[in-house]
Amino acid sequence: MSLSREEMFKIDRNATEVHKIRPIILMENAALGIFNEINKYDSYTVICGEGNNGGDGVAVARHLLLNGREVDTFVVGDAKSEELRENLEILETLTTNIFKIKNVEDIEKLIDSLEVNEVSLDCIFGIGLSRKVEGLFKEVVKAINEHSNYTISIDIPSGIDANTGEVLGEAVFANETMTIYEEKDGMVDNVICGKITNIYLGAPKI
Ligand SMILES: NC(=O)C1=CN([C@@H]2O[C@H](COP(=O)(O)OP(=O)(O)OC[C@H]3O[C@@H](n4cnc5c(N)ncnc54)[C@H](O)[C@@H]3O)[C@@H](O)[C@H]2O)[C@@H](O)CC1
Ligand SMILES: [K+]
Repeated sequence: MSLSREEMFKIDRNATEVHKIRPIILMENAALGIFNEINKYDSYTVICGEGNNGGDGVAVARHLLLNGREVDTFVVGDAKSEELRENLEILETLTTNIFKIKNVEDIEKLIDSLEVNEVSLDCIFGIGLSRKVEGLFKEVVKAINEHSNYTISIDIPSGIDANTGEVLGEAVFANETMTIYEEKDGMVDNVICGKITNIYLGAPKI
């Protein structure tokens, strides 16, 4: 059983509009589900994009920090999602280890973190990916592939089309993928996802 991008967006909309479950609650459910699956390590590099996939990552970073883990959080681009901004505001009260990647020079710091930490969480793009990965995002994806010790993608490896599994320019090669609610169509038999685990979202089935 797998879902298309459109079916997943429908499930999110049904949960938020029909059942009045606010997106931040769905994000927190996902984050806790992911935390419970991946908390067996000591040090993490969390790489976040501009949308709700990034929001998931920042919320997971909070739970890891509150449970005594070493966490470096990187944010690429500018936070567009309300839920990402809210989670960043909270995380900023807990740590100064939050770094913005605004240009290629900032990637040096990311590489140092990737090399020294046990695990990298890829939270750059989820099912919101809508075009080819280029520019700074492409450089960040390449840095993860070249320097990460062990890569866990959140929802879907960044750079993969959720419906077709096609690599849009550049994509993260994941050791594992923590997919939210249900595996997406483009992930079925797609070796780039590594081992797939379904994460509870707390959204009613439709
Ligand atoms: N309530 C919800 O909607 C929930 C969403 N969830 C997470 O939210 C993700 C979807 O979030 P979003 O729709 O915000 O988008 P994403 O976080 O997947 O993508 C981030 C942003 O990147 C931009 N983008 C797309 N392709 C790009 C490219 N090639 N280069 C540069 N920027 C690009 C898009 O405008 C998007 O806003 C899911 O994959 C999942 O991880 C989960 O938190 C569960 C709840
Ligand atoms: K991702």
